[in-house]
Amino acid sequence: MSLDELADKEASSPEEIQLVQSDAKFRSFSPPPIPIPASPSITSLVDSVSDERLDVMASHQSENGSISTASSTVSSLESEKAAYEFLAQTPIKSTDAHLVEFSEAMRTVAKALRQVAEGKAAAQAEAAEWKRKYESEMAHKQQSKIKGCGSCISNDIDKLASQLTLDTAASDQLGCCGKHGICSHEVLQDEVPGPIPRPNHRMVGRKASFKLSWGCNGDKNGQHKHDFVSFEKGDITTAERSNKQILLKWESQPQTVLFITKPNSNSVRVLCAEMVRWLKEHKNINVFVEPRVSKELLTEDSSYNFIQTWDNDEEIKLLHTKVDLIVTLGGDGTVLWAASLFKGPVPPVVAFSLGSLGFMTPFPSEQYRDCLDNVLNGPFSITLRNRLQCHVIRDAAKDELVTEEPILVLNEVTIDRGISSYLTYLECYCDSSFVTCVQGDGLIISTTSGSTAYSLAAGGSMVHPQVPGILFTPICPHSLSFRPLILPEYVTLRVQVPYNSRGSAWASFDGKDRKQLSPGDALICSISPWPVPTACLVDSTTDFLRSIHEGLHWNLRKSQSFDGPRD
Ligand SMILES: NC(=O)c1ccc[n+]([C@@H]2O[C@H](COP(=O)([O-])OP(=O)(O)OC[C@H]3O[C@@H](n4cnc5c(N)ncnc54)[C@H](O)[C@@H]3O)[C@@H](O)[C@H]2O)c1
Ligand SMILES: Nc1ncnc2c1ncn2[C@@H]1O[C@H](COP(=O)(O)OP(=O)(O)OP(=O)(O)O)[C@@H](O)[C@H]1O
Repeated sequence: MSLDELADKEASSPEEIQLVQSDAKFRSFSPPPIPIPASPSITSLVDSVSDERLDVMASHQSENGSISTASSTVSSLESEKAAYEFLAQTPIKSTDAHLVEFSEAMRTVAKALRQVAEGKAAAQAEAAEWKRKYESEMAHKQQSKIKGCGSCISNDIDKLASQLTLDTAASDQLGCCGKHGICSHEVLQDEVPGPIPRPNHRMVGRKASFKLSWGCNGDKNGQHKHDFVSFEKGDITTAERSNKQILLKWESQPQTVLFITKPNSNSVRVLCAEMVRWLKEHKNINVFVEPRVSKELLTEDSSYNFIQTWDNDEEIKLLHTKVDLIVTLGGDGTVLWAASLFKGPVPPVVAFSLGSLGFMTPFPSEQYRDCLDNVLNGPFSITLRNRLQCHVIRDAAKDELVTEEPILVLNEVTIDRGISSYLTYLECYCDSSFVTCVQGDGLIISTTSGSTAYSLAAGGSMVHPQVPGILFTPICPHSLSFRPLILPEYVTLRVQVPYNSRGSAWASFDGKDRKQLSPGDALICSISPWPVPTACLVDSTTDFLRSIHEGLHWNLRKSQSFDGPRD
């Protein structure tokens, strides 16, 4: 039994009662109002009192030992009474004060040790759970591959591309082998987050299906490699590194578009009204807008009564089952906002640039008709932008089954010192391995899409959004040797505020929703299975390079003239 438990425990046996009482008496030295007994000698009283205390201390130090070990050493009630009577008149007080202090210190140490042990056990359990989820997902994928799909039946490569336009009903039964791309009907069958296990099938039927394929530039024959590692005569080889640009090709006409727009901007409001009308009148597209925009449009002109919106969070959860495409009008912040509405699958995003920088907004708003025409007709390139799912695990609630809802971020989660003027002190683990302690202003755990945002400002590398990794970037570390890391995408990171931290830390998610992390709290991050597919203007790489050139003026330098010394 630990010291703490011992102190808190309600005494149940006479020995325990005596032990707890005598311990309590050591804490407060007010002698009980009892008559002086026909006294033993002073020396024997001192011996008796000291022995008793040492025995009690010894029994306290036995963390796991049973409380009964103390019973044999506790002296009789009479001698205790005598001892207290004696204590009231002797200078032993200072020794007692030390013993009390020592006992308190032991209590604190025992508590800290127990909390560390519990924290470690919780972390291991967490890591094991993530590993289990990952393995079961892999096993599921493997099974789907073995099953095969309707697309594998024929070997006629010429017909392959057209066969990839799946007969939805047939392939629903067979599942997809994954060899010929990812078929959208699989995505459409995925579960809606929340209590309802499956989406309403009638609702799903309204969605346009599409397929994703790994094709060479312009090559539409559908021949592509999906596996990265294979065996050749017993040796390990990696698949040919052809262009892995992902193409999205509609298999039925998209019918519903959701608009997400930057608030308080006149130019955005005007453009939104124009685009919504054009989509309805020229493309016969159903349009969803945010409740705020719906009010604005209807106030402006009642003929916008065809637009749809939502009333509550439950309806937002079902949006992905109704929407084929998201159009954003604003800057990168609007793309982040749009992504944050979807806690599960996200429909493809077409981001029009109406901000200042626009790393994730490649489409020029002046040419919206051509751009939307191209996207609605397809095929078009997309960038699959990974998101991080973050769980806050509260120390106080770690034994409870219900934890806080996970938060998905497209850029990064930042753990910083908030308003505190102390250094943050963060313990970081990667799966079950200790990474480091961050002492500084904080830490950024970023996706590759977020590598050009806050992480870049803190000295992290710029990483192509299609690179599978997680960035680990310190903010102003007070150390000469801390360099940013890039970790593989499959790891789970845990950032813990230790019990001996001087203050709390603060987590923010894509620059929003600050949450306090008190000592003992932890944040767990891993790559979410729900990326954000963003439409490319050209392709992933061209768009990325254009944004770092135009947005950041990356490596801009006047060229040296030819006119000068040469080898
Ligand atoms: N010191 C910094 O650089 C710093 C500080 C705080 C937040 N941020 C970033 O701001 C983001 C929130 O953006 P917001 O628009 O809501 O806030 P905001 O309006 O304050 O804009 C922040 C700036 O970051 C840019 N940005 C956002 N995402 C980007 C990305 N993936 N690549 C390149 N630039 C990007 C935006 O274009 C904007 O110019 C956070 O996720 C964080 O990355 C950066
Ligand atoms: N639909 C929305 N609802 C509420 N807030 C939004 C919405 N869209 C964007 N925002 C918020 O508005 C802010 C500004 O948006 P955004 O970054 O798109 O525009 P900007 O600041 O003009 O562009 P840039 O960041 O390129 O300079 C962001 O903080 C974002 O979170």
